[in-house]
Amino acid sequence: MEHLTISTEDSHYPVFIGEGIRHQIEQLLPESYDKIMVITDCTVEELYLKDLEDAISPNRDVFSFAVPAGEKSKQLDLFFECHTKAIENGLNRRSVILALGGGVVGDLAGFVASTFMRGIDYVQIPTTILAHDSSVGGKVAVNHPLGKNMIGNFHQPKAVVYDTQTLLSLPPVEWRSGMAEVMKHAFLADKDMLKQCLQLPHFQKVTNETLITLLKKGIQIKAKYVQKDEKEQGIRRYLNLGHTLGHALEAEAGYTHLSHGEAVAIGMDFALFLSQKYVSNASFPISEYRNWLTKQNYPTTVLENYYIPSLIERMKSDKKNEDEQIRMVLLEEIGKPMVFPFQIDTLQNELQAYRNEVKNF
Ligand SMILES: NC(=O)c1ccc[n+]([C@@H]2O[C@H](COP(=O)([O-])OP(=O)(O)OC[C@H]3O[C@@H](n4cnc5c(N)ncnc54)[C@H](O)[C@@H]3O)[C@@H](O)[C@H]2O)c1
Ligand SMILES: O=C(O)C(=O)C[C@@H](O)[C@H](O)[C@H](O)COP(=O)(O)O
Ligand SMILES: [Zn+2]
Repeated sequence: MEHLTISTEDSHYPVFIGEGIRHQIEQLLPESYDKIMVITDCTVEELYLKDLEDAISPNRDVFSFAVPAGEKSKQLDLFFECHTKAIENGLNRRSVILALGGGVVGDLAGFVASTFMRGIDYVQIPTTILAHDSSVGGKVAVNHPLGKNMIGNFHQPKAVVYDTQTLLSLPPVEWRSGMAEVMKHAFLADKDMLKQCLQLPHFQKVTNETLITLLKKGIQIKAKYVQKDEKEQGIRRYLNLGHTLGHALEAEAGYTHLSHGEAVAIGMDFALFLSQKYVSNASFPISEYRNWLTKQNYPTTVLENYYIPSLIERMKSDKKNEDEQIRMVLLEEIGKPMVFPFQIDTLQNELQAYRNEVKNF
């Protein structure tokens, strides 16, 4: 088992990474909590809840609540239902919430933990590739019909227990979603990692060993930003590469049809398109990235299904914005991101131009 540490101003917590470590959850819990609430989703419940329950000492008081699988569960009604279950089952300030699942469960359960009795402990037990990103850093939230992650908090977990064995049951669409955030971390920080990502065979043929190496690198890159800027006053914004358009696409899709990572992958391509036009001396392998998107079956032409003014309307409520301008994360070169402000009309024209360009992908 490997062990990284995340240190922010107010918290230090371990990220344990290893095969089969869900079976060691009892030893990995940071404190002896009196009651445990497991929040999971129905798919992960079937696959891994029993393993977790079996691994927890029979002396402990454990109960679970499973939400439907998918992005739609990041909503206030289910957030409220989690609170109801917590109160009914006597959860208290000496209790802990275990978030067993992907980023949806992690964001929802983390938000519940951050608000229940004004904040209790939680532990992330991520089960998706994407959740190498979401389980670290303490951003917790639910969506509003008008925008992604609009209702949320910063609340760091007490520990992250990443059992890489659980990734073996992920379907191809979840590989695409998760690998987009891996690619984002590579663009933000590491030329060699980017090269390695671009050269990967079809995801179905990637070995678990290669995957785990990339996930560890991704977590370390994310940790650097979080540790320096926990509350996103500055450089943490770079972790939003691809998300300004990505979140608008997800919301326009009604939080169905398009996964978070797929939307971010398209959003990153748009960010690279803009970087080529607006950042002097911009240099990065955009055509290789586009070949990679096509080879790995990302929905590269998805923009055709959307009305550009509606996407722009969504992008106007992005959290990074200031002064009536839409602030996009662009790239000068690998490892050199920046925030670049756009007038709304300019960005609308550029999104139209990008849509025309990708028709000829
Ligand atoms: N908080 C953050 O910093 C942060 C970072 C990135 C993304 N996110 C959020 O994360 C969410 C996306 O997370 P996600 O992609 O993990 O989605 P998810 O949690 O919906 O999981 C994707 C699907 O995979 C299933 N699943 C999960 N683990 C499985 C396993 N081991 N085997 C088989 N199926 C499994 C789930 O049931 C679900 O249907 C988005 O809401 C996004 O906004 C948050
Ligand atoms: O941790 C961060 O900071 C990120 O931006 C990571 C993103 O991958 C993630 O999707 C995050 O939830 C986006 O946050 P938001 O503040 O743009 O809603
Ligand atoms: Zn993301």
